Amino acid sequence: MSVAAERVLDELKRGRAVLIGGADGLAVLSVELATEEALSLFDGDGRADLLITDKRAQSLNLANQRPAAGMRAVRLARPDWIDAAGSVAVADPVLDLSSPLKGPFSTRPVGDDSLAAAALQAAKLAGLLPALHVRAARPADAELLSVPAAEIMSLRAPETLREIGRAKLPVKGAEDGRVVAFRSPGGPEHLALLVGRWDRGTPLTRLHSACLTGDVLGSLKCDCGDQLHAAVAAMTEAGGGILLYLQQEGRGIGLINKLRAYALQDQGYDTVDANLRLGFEIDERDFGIAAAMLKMLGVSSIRLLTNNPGKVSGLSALGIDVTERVPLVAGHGPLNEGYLATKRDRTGHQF
Ligand SMILES: Nc1nc2c(ncn2[C@@H]2O[C@H](COP(=O)(O)OP(=O)(O)OP(=O)(O)O)[C@@H](O)[C@H]2O)c(=O)[nH]1
Ligand SMILES: [Zn+2]
Repeated sequence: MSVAAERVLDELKRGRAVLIGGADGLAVLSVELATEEALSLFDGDGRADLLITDKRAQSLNLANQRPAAGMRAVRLARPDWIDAAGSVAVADPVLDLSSPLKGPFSTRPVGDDSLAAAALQAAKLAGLLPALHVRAARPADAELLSVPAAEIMSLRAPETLREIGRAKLPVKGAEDGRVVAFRSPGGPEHLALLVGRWDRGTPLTRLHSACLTGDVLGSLKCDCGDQLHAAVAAMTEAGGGILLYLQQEGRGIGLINKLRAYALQDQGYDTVDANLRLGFEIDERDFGIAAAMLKMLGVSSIRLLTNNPGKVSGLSALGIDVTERVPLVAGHGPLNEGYLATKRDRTGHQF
């Protein structure tokens, strides 16, 4: 467990500068949270750059300045006419229509790729846009909170997951439900809902990624809420099952960034392009957490309720034997037709 890493994420979320990699590392400041004052304090001599992901660089038409193969970070010189607010417009695609004139930009060598990757990962783990003001650490930065890059990369790793407790949890559709709570130090809570006699053979299993808008508010933009209830019903009907409720909101980009993706969808982008324009991968989820939870429950072989072949291959690669993919079709309606068609056509979902 890394207390330093958790503190660094917290500091980033408060709009303060942090060090990745100590005195020889990178000083970084979240672009979306930096005030003009914080930026001029961070970058008195105007030499800090912008660090963004390869995905965001592509949507800024920096295709001629692609990072070297395998590199995910792109470093841009910040021209002096771009202030803190202008930097937000570089980072946040929701502003692409209202402030379209960006660039020309020139890229700079990223330097130590592991530092840059850890810095962007820290922004993602903090639920922020993956865009940072960045410069080399200076002696005066000694007062900033610092963390080794490796500690950011191993934060929330599946091995850090612990079972915290169990309780009965009768739910609609499964009055015999029991819940098992898991947590990584400082990280989000993941739950397993156990339905009926799930411990025989290969239990019917569902990996459900949190969707506050769909699960709680009843959003009609997606199929999540109905899939959640249909999964519990299917488990009861099968005599038992395991539902993992994973805190991986927005396919792992976090709630606020998912709402930014929704704003982009209001502008006409589909769910895939919205993620990419924001600078994220199409799917940022790590099914390692789910595999670890199943192993801790003593389960190594499952029948998986999903339409997403990526979940089947992801779990199989992590040592869970998926003996069958069981389709889960629920919640299709006129308002999510386009969303589901995108899943079918662009992410290989099988409906
Ligand atoms: N980034 C992003 N996430 C979304 C969007 N719509 C829904 N989500 C998230 O997508 C996730 C849905 O995950 P799952 O229910 O596991 O669905 P799936 O991966 O499509 O696969 P299935 O098992 O077939 O349902 C949830 O975390 C939602 O919050 C969107 O437009 N953008
Ligand atoms: Zn949803």
